[in-house]
Amino acid sequence: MVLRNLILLGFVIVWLLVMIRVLLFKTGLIYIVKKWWRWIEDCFHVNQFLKVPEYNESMQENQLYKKVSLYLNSLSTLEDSDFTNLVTGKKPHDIVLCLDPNQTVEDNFLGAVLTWTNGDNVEQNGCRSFVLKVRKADKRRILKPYLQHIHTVADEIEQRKQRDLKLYLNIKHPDEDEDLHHQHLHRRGAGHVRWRSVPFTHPSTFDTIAMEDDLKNKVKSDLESFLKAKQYYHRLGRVWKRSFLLYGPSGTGKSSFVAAMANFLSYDVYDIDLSKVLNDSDLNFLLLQTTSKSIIVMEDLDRFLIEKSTAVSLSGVLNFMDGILNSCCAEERVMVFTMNCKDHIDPALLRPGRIDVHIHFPLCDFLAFKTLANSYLGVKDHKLFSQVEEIFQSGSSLSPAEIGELMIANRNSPSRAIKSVITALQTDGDGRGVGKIGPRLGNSGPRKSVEEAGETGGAFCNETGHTVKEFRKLYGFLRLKTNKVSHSHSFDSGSTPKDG
Ligand SMILES: Nc1ncnc2c1ncn2[C@@H]1O[C@H](COP(=O)(O)OP(=O)(O)OP(=O)(O)O)[C@@H](O)[C@H]1O
Ligand SMILES: [Mg+2]
Repeated sequence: MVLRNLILLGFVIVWLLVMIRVLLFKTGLIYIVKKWWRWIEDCFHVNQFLKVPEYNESMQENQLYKKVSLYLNSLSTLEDSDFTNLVTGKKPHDIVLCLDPNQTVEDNFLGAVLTWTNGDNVEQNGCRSFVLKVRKADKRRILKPYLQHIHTVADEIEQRKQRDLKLYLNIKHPDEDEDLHHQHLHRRGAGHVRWRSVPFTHPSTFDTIAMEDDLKNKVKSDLESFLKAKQYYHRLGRVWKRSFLLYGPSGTGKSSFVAAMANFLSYDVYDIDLSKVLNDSDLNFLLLQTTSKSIIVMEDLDRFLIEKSTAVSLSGVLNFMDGILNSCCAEERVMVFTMNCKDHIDPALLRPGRIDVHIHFPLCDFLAFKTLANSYLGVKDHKLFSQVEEIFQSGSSLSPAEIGELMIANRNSPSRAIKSVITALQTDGDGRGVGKIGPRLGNSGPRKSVEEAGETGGAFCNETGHTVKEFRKLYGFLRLKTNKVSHSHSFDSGSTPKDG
């Protein structure tokens, strides 16, 4: 009898346990129980907290933060956390999970439970951070291998995915008042983040830019050899960076070329708007906040310096280009300066080291026109081409932007498009071509006249030939010279370093 009762009781207990289990899992109450259990466990353990801030004390990006972010967003436990952001991935149908501020995610490593919290950036002066909670009892055993594990996994993810490029724009300092600004700069811990980023999706590539093939290939191989030259630069005691000057009339493709360079190198772009820089030290501060593998662009530098429409002085720009601060910043960087004309610019600014490569962007010639006709209209040859060539030979020219616009407007009829280009060349383009100087088309902006095509490829050498010679002797330069004088792109390479 007692035995029967015991068996019955056993059945009832098992049935109850099964029911409780079903109830817990069906309703999700199991998560609450787990949470309580963890809380009780925590009460009997001493934890240590480790913070990974986005920026270090000098407001430079903390690479570990990036890696932790990549690692955490790849964790499968993210799916089980209470609150997660869903965002579209690279492909339109991809949906990716990513941590929200104040959200916590758990990770298991070598039998230890580790908890990560995504710190709230509002509470921390705009600086984001991750906080790792680890039991003191586990710390000695697992912390080192765990951090190593994060490095490895993040590197793998980075290699796997093609880098999502970013365009960074400098924003005005929140305190317009300079004194206040200085105080802030000195209180570095509470530093302000001065760059805002947006995804960089500019479609421009070297293939879409109408430019002499020879020149294009030289720029490409220059950039490729730069990428491989880390040891070479270090052996010379030089910072691993390369500077380009893109100069030429408006609408000749300078900005598009910067975008093409970024896409070619897979580098982020930092676009410095000089009108939003408070002073020289503010410019340095911006430079400090840039990361490696990036292109730093200063557009229309000639206009800012001539008009003095920026609070940054010439010496501020010179220091920015090759100052000591560059060596403290991230490496593997390309600096690009664009100008309409370099005639009135202090030669000190253009000397090798500050500017390594000068590239001239001329108005359209017949060859460039044919490239544009091919890409905009899909036309390789046309009966009107001979007429177009004649007009170009007579000295008329327009910018690729102007010709491109006419072609886009008439893209349904190549003949009409080419005729409209001919008409525009005969009227607007008169006298703007080879060897002549004339006013810019349109009257926007203060730039009165621009250097025109027809100038030989050695403009850079004429001005600073002596310095270049010395410079070449020192570092064994290989001069990349444009052979065809008729196309006046001037590509004068300061150096083409070979990696040792
Ligand atoms: N060489 C070129 N090849 C193909 N497209 C070009 C070229 N130059 C200009 N374009 C087209 O013209 C437009 C304007 O070009 P972009 O902004 O690059 O000129 P820019 O030289 O930077 O002018 P600005 O000096 O006024 O800033 C772009 O849409 C670009 O596609
Ligand atoms: Mg531009």
